[in-house]
Amino acid sequence: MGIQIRNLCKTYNGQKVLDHFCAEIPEGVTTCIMAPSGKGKTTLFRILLGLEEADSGVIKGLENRQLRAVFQEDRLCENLTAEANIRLVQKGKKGKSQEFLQQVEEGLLAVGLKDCGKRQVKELSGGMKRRVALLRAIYADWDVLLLDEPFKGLDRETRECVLAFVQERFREKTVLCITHEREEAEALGAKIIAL
Ligand SMILES: Nc1ncnc2c1ncn2[C@@H]1O[C@H](COP(=O)(O)OP(=O)(O)OP(=O)(O)O)[C@@H](O)[C@H]1O
Repeated sequence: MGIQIRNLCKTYNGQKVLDHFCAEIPEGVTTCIMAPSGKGKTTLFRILLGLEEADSGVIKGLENRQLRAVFQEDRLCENLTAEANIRLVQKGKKGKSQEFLQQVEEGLLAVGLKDCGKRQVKELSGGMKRRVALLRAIYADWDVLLLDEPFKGLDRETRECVLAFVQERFREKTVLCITHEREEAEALGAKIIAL
């Protein structure tokens, strides 16, 4: 069924940020939204998450769906370890299970964060935090994953590792990713929507 966005409008202080924006986000596919800076990508993202209200327009297909998001700012708990941040979003006992911890360790290794699981987030670099935020979202339960520039601040080699890792996890899932880089969209095999 996917997500249908129809005639979305948003104006800030007389500035039209979204002007009758329409899009189809297919189910089970990665879609990348691309546009230059300041064109309203984050505004759209916030509206989809229900954090901002559109002036008009309709969004269908998000009713009763579990959404997860990675924001431009990482929103991690700085005093907790990377591993604890990732476990935090798990309900019940799952986060403490040996199987889950093993998965997290494998994920950290795959994105170039070997031996970082036990380090406090405040000790990590911006690019390292980005990857922890991404892993936290990926390992949570979700129907739709929204990512706002998830690969920002990563060098080419690291970005390639992360892209390869997430591509596996995004297979047949509904992911909406905001990016400036066509290369990233192509690496994800994504449908591209220009804003
Ligand atoms: N809460 C707000 N109040 C007033 N103006 C806002 C607000 N949020 C966003 N804007 C304006 O809306 C426009 C679009 O901002 P938005 O952050 O959605 O762009 P973006 O495409 O995500 O940019 P970037 O790629 O740089 O992150 C900008 O001109 C911004 O100043």
